[in-house]
Amino acid sequence: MSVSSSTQGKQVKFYPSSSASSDSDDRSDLTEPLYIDPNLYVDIGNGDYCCPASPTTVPGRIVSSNSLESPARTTTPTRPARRQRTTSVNSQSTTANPAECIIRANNRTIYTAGRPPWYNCAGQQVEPFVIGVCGGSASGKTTVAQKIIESLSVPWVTLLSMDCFYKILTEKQHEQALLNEYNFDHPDAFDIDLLVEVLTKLKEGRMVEVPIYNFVTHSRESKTKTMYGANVIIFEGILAFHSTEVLKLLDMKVFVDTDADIRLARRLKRDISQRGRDLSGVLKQYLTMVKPSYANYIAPTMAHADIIVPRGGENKVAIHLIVQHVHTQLQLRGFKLRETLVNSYKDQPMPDSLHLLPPTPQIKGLHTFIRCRGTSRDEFIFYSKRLIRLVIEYALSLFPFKTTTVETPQGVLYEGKRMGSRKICGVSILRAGETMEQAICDVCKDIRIGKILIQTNRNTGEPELYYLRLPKDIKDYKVILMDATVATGAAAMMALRVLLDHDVPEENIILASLLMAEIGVHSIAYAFPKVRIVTSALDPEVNEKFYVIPGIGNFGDRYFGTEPSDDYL
Ligand SMILES: Nc1ncnc2c1ncn2[C@@H]1O[C@H](COP(=O)(O)OP(=O)(O)O)[C@@H](O)[C@H]1O
Ligand SMILES: Nc1ccn([C@@H]2O[C@H](COP(=O)(O)O)[C@@H](O)[C@H]2O)c(=O)n1
Repeated sequence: MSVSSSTQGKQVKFYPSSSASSDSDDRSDLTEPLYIDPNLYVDIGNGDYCCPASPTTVPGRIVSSNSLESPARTTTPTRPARRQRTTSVNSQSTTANPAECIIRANNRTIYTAGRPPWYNCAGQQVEPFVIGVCGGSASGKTTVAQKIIESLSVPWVTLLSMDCFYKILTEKQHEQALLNEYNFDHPDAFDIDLLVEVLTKLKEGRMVEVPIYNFVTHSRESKTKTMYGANVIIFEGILAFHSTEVLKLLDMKVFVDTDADIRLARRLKRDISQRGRDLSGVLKQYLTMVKPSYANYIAPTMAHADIIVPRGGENKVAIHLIVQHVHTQLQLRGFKLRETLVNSYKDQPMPDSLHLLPPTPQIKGLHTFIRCRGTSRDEFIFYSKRLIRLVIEYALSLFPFKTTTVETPQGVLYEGKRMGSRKICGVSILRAGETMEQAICDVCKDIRIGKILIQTNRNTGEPELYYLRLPKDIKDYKVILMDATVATGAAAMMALRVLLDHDVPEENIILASLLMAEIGVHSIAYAFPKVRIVTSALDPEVNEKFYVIPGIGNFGDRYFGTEPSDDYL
């Protein structure tokens, strides 16, 4: 089998790990956005939403009906499109694959789930768990890998095949291959250096370009496939355990042990139907190279295996054991973020990085309006806007100012202050953070605006990254990250992690929010101590649904006039 279980053939240049996937755009000064359409969810029949087996490329432009299209300097409170729970995808040209959780429509691909956290409670990158699956040709390695993915229910799994690393053949070797005389089962047939480089990068959570291999032409396609770091990476191949360098990168080694006659029967069927071969050619290659290489290079590596899976994909007990082990390992690595955050840092003093607006009667008065359940929507918007403006002004005052002298109309010198940097960028966490964009645009001339859409996964309770659009040179900017409210801090942490992955220095970021729960402040301050946190009020609690208590209610619903929903933070 070839590369990962998703769209083939999109070239995307390297971007930091959180740029989960991208699309081209005509605005060269913006990073290519990640499009994982939150409005398209596929019901896989049991009421659960399925998740992508592999985080990969989005080849076409997806325009969702909410205001995600491009950073804007102005924002009016529009009613965003609500996430649709579709039970079927009705276009004939549209197919939904539950295993991959990807919808392919005409020439575009839509992911139906977002990217879950790739860091722990301390905000640090967590290494993915890497499973190596080795075994003879057609032993069922890919099938086992796919069964593991299905049973894992981990939303972010990358499947990498060793086939992608077959070397480019010389003309002479190519002629041999056409005569079934080139040995594709010898270790020298693989570009191990490239494999190690790719696997290492994936383990670091980075994006990579992986060659796409064509078994019919015995060559690499001109296009490559973009792959991303994940919570789990499965690497499968006939010689997966041959190189000691590769072995070091594997956290768990699985050997698929299937009878030679079954392997040959499957290979005959597959190579004739899918790889453009004929009966005599498959037999010739098998007897002269595949079989001896299995004995010489593949079978001996069984000794490295932690688990040997007889019979391959049909061995449910073995797959269950593997899945259980992976779950335990993921738990240990701290991927259960929100749950951990909510139970941490109780009764600790507030961090120095917190800047609370003085609780003047004016601020208290505004809070009284917006917290009151009986406040009408237009009043809610009006008083929220006033409060937002104060929060933004306060946040801006924390950036460095330099002394400057101007001459007044009276011809007298006045010693004043001017902001040290003109490069300021507002980044809103959609959708509630979008309500703060107008205020920052009103007070900051020429400000750039970026957007990050993060939503909570209903099943895991974890935040997931769906959409990303940031100025390309955001690392050179002072950034005000905006969200209306912060509860556990999980979404804000994800957004901060995204900014750090785009090389924005921690000390150049201010997180601005109308209301924060104490627990959220602690979580963020612990993970990112240099990020300054600005809010107009601190509330003591977060309830079991992760709502701030006493709180404001769902800020987005109240501001945009939408129905309450668990989908949005
Ligand atoms: N348990 C099985 N029963 C029947 N056919 C199988 C089974 N497992 C795999 N196959 C088939 O055998 C072929 C090779 O399987 P695959 O999982 O791709 O093996 P590998 O990755 O080891 O080459 C495929 O056509 C697949 O559909
Ligand atoms: N051009 C090629 C490249 C490889 N092969 C054979 O593929 C086998 C590995 O793929 P599996 O999916 O079976 O693991 C390997 O045994 C090579 O002989 C080929 O035939 N042509």
